[in-house]
Amino acid sequence: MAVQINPSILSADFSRLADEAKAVEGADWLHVDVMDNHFVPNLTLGVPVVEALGKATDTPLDCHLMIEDPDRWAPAYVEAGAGSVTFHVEAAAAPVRLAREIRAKGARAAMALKPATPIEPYEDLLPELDMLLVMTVEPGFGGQAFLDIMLPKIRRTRELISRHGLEMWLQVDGGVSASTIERCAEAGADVFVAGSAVYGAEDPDKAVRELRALAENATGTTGLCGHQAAGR
Ligand SMILES: O=C(CO)[C@H](O)[C@H](O)COP(=O)(O)O
Ligand SMILES: [Fe+2]
Repeated sequence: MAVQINPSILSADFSRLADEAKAVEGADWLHVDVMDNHFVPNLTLGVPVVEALGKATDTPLDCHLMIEDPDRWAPAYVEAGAGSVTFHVEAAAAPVRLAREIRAKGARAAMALKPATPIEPYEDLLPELDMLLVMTVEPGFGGQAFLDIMLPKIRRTRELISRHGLEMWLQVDGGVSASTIERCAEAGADVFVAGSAVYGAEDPDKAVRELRALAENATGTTGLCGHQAAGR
């Protein structure tokens, strides 16, 4: 399992997005939080900004859609250039059809679970996905405290992935920092979203390197670096 670090631009300076994207050269993906003020009580950005960001950086975009009706809107994010598109299972009407559509359009398909959503009912969907996202805060805002009661869910999800013999990635998002990333890695996560821990640091790229080293030490892995690990 190669460790991947995905800085969340939710904590970046939105007036300088292109520069902020370039400030984390060692990142595997840029995590882009799309919020619609309906699925979550916050409003961020949409398709035109994703398209512009994709042109401003070589780092692939990992779009986390916290929106109602992802069945209707997710394909547009693939067309806008996202390399990975994550929809919330709580909002999707037809998650299998949607995952297949995202893959058919050429992106990685991922499904997210809010903290109170269990993984077990969705076990049979795992082969349809490239990544599962276990939220470690209630979605909607950056800078929240990590919910360590999610660690057993991360562990159970990794066990299910292994039982099915799948290669899929397991992402954690929310409150991931130098003091929580090792526990996430030990529990089986391999893709780590970090917003405030990266963009709140004096040197964001150094913060990425430090988070990567902590996760790798926790699992005894030394993965590919930067964008080499990303891609389909
Ligand atoms: O999806 C999210 C919030 O809903 C963000 O990706 C997440 O909160 C990242 O920020 P931080 O690392 O500061 O918690
Ligand atoms: Fe996110």
